[in-house]
Amino acid sequence: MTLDDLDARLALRAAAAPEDSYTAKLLSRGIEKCAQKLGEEATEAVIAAVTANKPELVKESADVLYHLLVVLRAAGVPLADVMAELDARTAQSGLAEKAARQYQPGQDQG
Ligand SMILES: N=c1c2ncn([C@@H]3O[C@H](COP(=O)(O)OP(=O)(O)OP(=O)(O)O)[C@@H](O)[C@H]3O)c2ncn1[C@@H]1O[C@H](COP(=O)(O)O)[C@@H](O)[C@H]1O
Repeated sequence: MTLDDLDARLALRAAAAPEDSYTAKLLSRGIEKCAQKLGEEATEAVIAAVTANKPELVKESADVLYHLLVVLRAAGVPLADVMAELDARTAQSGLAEKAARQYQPGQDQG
């Protein structure tokens, strides 16, 4: 299973009736609800990580990825755009990118 596979599955399920699909139900409740669920699952993943609960971290990470795809769909942002952004970042290390960002005038540092 890749993220593309899951995203394609969600595209199909989004068209189902909300009574038949959790994805369709979530999308029908709007982006705020989708984003709230993503936040909840992210927090649960953080808790699993800091408590060194590996089995739980696997499950919560799956929830985070699923709910992130739902949020992207609710926002009308293609997964391909996110992958292209990640792709562009491979040109330099994260540390080099951060350093370049810090020295741009007028931008927040951090
Ligand atoms: N990967 C997932 C996936 N991960 C998590 N979840 C659901 O996310 C929900 C999160 O749990 P919660 O207890 O917070 O849900 P809840 O109690 O209903 O939350 P509220 O909406 O009431 O706040 C659960 O109902 C999980 O089933 C998922 N639901 C679907 N998928 C994938 O999406 C596909 C399509 O699913 P449907 O849209 O349901 O057909 C499935 O075949 C899976 O591949």
